[in-house]
Amino acid sequence: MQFTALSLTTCCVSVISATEYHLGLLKAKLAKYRAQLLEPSKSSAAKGEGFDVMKSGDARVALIGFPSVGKSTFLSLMTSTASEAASYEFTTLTCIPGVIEYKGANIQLLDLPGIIEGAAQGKGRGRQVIAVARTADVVIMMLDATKGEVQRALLEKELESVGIRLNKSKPNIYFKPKKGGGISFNSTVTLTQCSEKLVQLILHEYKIFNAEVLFREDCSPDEFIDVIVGNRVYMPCLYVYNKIDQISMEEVDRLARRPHSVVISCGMKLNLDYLLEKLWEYLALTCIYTKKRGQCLTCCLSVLQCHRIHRSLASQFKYALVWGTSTKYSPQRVGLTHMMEHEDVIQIVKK
Ligand SMILES: Nc1nc2c(ncn2[C@@H]2O[C@H](COP(=O)(O)OP(=O)(O)OP(=O)(O)O)[C@@H](O)[C@H]2O)c(=O)[nH]1
Ligand SMILES: [K+]
Ligand SMILES: [Mg+2]
Repeated sequence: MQFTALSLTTCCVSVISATEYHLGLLKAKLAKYRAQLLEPSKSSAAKGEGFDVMKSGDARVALIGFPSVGKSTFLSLMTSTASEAASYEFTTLTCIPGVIEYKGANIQLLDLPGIIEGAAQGKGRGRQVIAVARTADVVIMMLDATKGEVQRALLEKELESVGIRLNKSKPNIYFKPKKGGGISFNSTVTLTQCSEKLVQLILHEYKIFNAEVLFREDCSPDEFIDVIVGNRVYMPCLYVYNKIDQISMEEVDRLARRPHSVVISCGMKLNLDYLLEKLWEYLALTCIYTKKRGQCLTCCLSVLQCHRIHRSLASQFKYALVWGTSTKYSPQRVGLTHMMEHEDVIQIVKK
């Protein structure tokens, strides 16, 4: 086993060119530099300069987009909250929360000021907006369908630069800094973008000389840097193209086929139901129905499963009986870590 991993890494060394070493190292330096640049913003956020909006409901969705793409129009349509909409830019200057009730869940929807290029560096209210985006369960990136693809790329870049990774999963790399013993490097797959030497160079850049590293996936140097730096947020994102009433059929067709994308018109109330369905899917919300009442007791993100049950019942919890698709038998006795699935029925047995 040990031997296989070693021979793999040896073969990779020859694959990676000098240019790539250079680039990998340069990226490590840049990431470090950027992190330092962003330091002051963290402390100012801690002083309460972000928008102070309480988290409520079962999940939080943040509306991110350039000015005047229709974020406020959307909030006013989907929730009972009215947020001023107008044809001039920067109509919205603060964070306005609304609630979408869907399949028994309360989804908090946040209208935010428009952001522009340079937001991450503090242009406009960019930093505050991005700070809120980090706290969301899903980001809706609202785009003006008439404005082309530039906005999408610019916003992706802004979010990327502050460590928000959209529609990406956490790199499957085991990384553990140690007190001594040097750097032990292994991989379970063939690596085409990283090698032991490059990993070592990057780690040295971060002044890490003792660590255990195991690549379980063919990750890039950037992904490895993300793992070292930590504090990255991996977030589902729906790209919503609004104002499709203003573009050609061909264009609508093209945008609708882009990955993670939904086309809508707030003005003509088009495709909003479909957007809600998609949003629900992206939230991966799980409805748990109580046995007694046969209705939705709580909805929670599958990762934070049973979050609300944890909080209110954790001290009294003995075990739970679950009926549904998440168990082998119905009912099955499960503990707090069991993953519920949509429409499962749960009965909690208290101590
Ligand atoms: N044609 C068309 N216009 C729309 C649509 N949705 C919103 N608008 C218009 O776009 C303009 C901007 O809408 P807002 O909701 O204020 O946009 P916003 O993104 O909240 O803007 P800021 O708060 O300034 O960032 C308004 O004049 C809306 O009436 C749509 O689907 N089609
Ligand atoms: K506006
Ligand atoms: Mg607005």
